[in-house]
Amino acid sequence: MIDKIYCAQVKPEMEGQRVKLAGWVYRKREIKDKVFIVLRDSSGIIQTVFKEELSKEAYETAKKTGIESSVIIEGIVKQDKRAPGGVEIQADKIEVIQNVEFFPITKDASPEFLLDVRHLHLRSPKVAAIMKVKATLIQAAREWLLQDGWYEVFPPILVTGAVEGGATLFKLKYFDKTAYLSQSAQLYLEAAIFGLEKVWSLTPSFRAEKSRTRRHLTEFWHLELEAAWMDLWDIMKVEEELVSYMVQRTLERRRSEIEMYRKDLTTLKNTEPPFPRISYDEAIDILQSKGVSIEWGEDMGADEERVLTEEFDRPFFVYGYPKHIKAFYMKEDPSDPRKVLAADMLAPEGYGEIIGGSQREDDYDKLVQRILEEGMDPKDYEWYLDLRKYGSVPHSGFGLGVERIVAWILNLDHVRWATLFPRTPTRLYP
Ligand SMILES: NC(=O)C[C@H]([NH3+])C(=O)NS(=O)(=O)OC[C@H]1O[C@@H](n2cnc3c(N)ncnc32)[C@H](O)[C@@H]1O
Ligand SMILES: [Mg+2]
Repeated sequence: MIDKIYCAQVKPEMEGQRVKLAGWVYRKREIKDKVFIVLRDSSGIIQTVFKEELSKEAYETAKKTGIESSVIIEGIVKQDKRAPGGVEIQADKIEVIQNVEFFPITKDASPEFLLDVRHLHLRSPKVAAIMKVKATLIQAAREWLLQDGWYEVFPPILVTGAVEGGATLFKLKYFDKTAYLSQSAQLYLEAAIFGLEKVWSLTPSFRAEKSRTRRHLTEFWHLELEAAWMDLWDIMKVEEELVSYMVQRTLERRRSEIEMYRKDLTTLKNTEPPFPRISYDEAIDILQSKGVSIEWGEDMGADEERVLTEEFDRPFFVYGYPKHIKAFYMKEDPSDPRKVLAADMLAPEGYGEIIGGSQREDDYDKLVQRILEEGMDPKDYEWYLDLRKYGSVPHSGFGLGVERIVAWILNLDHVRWATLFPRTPTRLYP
């Protein structure tokens, strides 16, 4: 590893010191007898200036260096209020690792083109900022889960059945059998709680969703928790404490990256528990009062949720959905058999659902009945039903869509920007 420092480590108080930096040419301009190169590395950018009186050779080389060339630059730190960060490098040495004559991404590149060359766009500081925020969110989640006594487990991705409906399964040939890509680790987490009680996993989940909305991917990162002995109200408290910790630590640790995307941080700061809770019935009343044509029993899609989020300046829960619009594994509400003990967490500012969760049906016969009602074959779920035969317990869990919470935090116009290489019905490459 070359003996260099990062752009962000160069401070005005280092005036007069000699430094070596390595990175890529982010911007370049020639003014009179100077060449200004803005160097980019993983920490940010810094201005370097080349003049003949400092080094004719370096000046001539700098003049010929193209955007996104990989370079190593040496020089003396100088305070300059006009430069980014109030500091620049008076450069007297440049080693060009690879010169780039023409870099295909230009200022007027369309979103679709940027996705076509995603492998080249990842290097832009704004895209790198998204990935830093995503990484920090997950780091914060790990911190909270560790201190709250949750065990990380590593469930399979090759599975034999649906969790969230057969229509969105990706099927693949598995030797002489049929397998599917996991839609959710939930059922396997439910098996894990009989030994570990509180478990979590972070896995890719796959949905052959044909819907082309700004919040659906065909492959997304899924943070899922499952806990024995918890009911719906218990798990909702876990959700709000976890999300609160994730958002607030990320706000502390990645403020500058977040501010690249939004100036108003109000909704991110409004994440002290408890989050507001409204019933599905109340949600329907609100939507109807706002002129949305929706009847009790209908599901709320992205459009309806967008309208509902206008009523809130923070994340909030909707609980008590009708049974027929929710998954087979959800426990019927003992006080109203039309409903299930399910709750979604919705993000404000139009983002809608970021978490889906519920209390699970822990009665064997009722679960068989729900499987049959959904037109599925109990034989395909024999192992899952065993969990209701050998020491069944009340238990609950949820899944958080990582790209969805990133999209809200950074006010992104589509979840595809929140993942390294987005997968949608029309995008499988690069
Ligand atoms: N362990 C559990 O209880 C999770 C449960 N089996 C489950 O998968 N619920 S979910 O379908 O609402 O998906 C959970 C979350 O996963 C996200 N999600 C769900 N589907 C997608 C797609 N297609 N793209 C991006 N994000 C998605 C979204 O935030 C949902 O709220
Ligand atoms: Mg859901």
